[in-house]
Amino acid sequence: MTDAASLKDKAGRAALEYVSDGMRLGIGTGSTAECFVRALGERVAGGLSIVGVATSERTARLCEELRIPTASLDEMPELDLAIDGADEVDPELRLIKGGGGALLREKIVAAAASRFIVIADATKRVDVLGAFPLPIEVNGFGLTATYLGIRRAAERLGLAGEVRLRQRGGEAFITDNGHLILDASFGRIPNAEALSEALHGVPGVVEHGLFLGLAGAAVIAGDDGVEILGQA
Ligand SMILES: O=C(CO)[C@H](O)[C@H](O)COP(=O)(O)O
Repeated sequence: MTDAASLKDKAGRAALEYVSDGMRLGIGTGSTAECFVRALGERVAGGLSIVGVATSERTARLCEELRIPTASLDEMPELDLAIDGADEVDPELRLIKGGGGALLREKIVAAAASRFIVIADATKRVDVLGAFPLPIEVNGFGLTATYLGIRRAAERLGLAGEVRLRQRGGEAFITDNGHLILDASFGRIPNAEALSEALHGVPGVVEHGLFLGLAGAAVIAGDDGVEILGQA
């Protein structure tokens, strides 16, 4: 069996096939996205000309280190392609994202791109989203009220489970946008569209990690090779 790190690297490198000269490129966050960025860095060093928009400060630093040219999304608000990892991918290419805490910028960048391709190892494939706790980015003001609002919205849809404030090193995790993350362990989410809409209706919720109708294709690396789902 191939280890997860090698599969992430395979998926990241395979995605390079969809990158061409002159592209305005959304660049994701996480360990799989990092494999893509490192492979992209090699191509840029070899003469490929692209401009990237990073989905996090972490990715921006890596791009700088690898001398990959970047711009802000305001400088380049329309992108040809975005490539990013995911925590879960279902058969309809609906995703859970945000394990790395970058979901807000990731969603804005994915939505700004004409095409959004997900890269993942095969362990990320699921039949129904929800085994991975759903990250929800929230404002710090009124955290408890927002927490209760999320619970009530989920309960109305028959979803329940632990909702925990994400911590890092004993302190609340703060996103690049200065917000907090609540990780909601609702279990199977058969009604992702309804949940997405309901969460957007809770004041204090900035964004959530359900990426619905955004990904056009997924590059999935498994023991038997790389599989492309959807239209890349
Ligand atoms: O959404 C993300 C970051 O916010 C990541 O893409 C997601 O967590 C997958 O990460 P990894 O490739 O490290 O498994």
